[in-house]
Amino acid sequence: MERFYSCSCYFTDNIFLEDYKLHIRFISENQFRKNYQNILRSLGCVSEDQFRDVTGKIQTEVERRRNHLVNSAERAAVVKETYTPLHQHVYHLQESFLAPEFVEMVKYSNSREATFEGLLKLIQKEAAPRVFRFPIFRKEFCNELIEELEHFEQSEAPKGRPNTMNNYGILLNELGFDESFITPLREMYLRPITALLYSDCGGSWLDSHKAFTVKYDLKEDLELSYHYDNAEVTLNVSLGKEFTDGNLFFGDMRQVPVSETECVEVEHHVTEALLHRGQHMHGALPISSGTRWNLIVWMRASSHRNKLCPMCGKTPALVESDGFSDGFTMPPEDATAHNVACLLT
Ligand SMILES: O=C(O)CCC(=O)C(=O)O
Ligand SMILES: [Fe+2]
Repeated sequence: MERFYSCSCYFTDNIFLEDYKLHIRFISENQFRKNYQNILRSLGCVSEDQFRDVTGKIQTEVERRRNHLVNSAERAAVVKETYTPLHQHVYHLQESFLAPEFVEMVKYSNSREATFEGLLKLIQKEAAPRVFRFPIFRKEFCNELIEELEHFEQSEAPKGRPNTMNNYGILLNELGFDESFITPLREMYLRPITALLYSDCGGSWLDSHKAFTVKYDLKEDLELSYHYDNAEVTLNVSLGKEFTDGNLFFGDMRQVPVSETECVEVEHHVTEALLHRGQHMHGALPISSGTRWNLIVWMRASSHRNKLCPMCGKTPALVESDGFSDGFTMPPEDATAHNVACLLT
């Protein structure tokens, strides 16, 4: 497998402060005070104790990120050794899991005469500008996948959470879904489609991903704050179960100031996929009953992101990591040892 890297901004940028629904950058306490003290005050963080609480939480998150590589590998090893799946077959992608409409779209996209307009005719809905909705899985498969995820949730096995914003999701590579499910789904089925829909943002060259589930329940997380993804193209599948409300909302690309943004609400139906650009800002409204499980695949194109890190907006400063990391690769002419910082030190 190609070697993938992360950008060093992973340790400093896009740290989410849940209590204030704010993404921040932390380089040093001085910089942090200078950039955020006023904003935090206006959000209710007024006392020195509250401020200490915030910096404490930031330290914990930075520590979690520093240890993620080692901890994630350890968790994956324990899962492999100790966890017995309920539905072994859902780990291996089969065409019978897929909605016939989706298979048709893929077939068309792979044909010689495929065009963007032609594919649009097959897609049920452009739900918001360049946000596409279409059936992807059959209902029976969605049910079995949720049963498998719940079985895993209830097991003793260690669980890695996807990011600071989701407290109840599952990192699917640790559970063993990458090789024979998510990678073939991306390469054989999604890439032909994204090549037509998103050729301007890396859609033809998706070569890695980060896949996870998110879960919302009245006793757990209810909603997801407005954000952009660490992805060129994101796949979001509604798996179930039963729930009310919890629509997604989409604003503008992240370069557009929030004050100039108007959001549109997008419904998401069980068994259907939404495809959108990772930099297209979005969030999820609170559910008001039930449980909502979604499969999220952040798909990355190294050739695209190598030029500009989508999280910090700068030339990526590569740090060594493991697996797909954050999907950057090193141009051959730069491949000298001293160009890469080691994530473990
Ligand atoms: O809850 C959802 O459907 C959205 C999840 C999402 O945007 C994300 O995890 O990046
Ligand atoms: Fe997202």
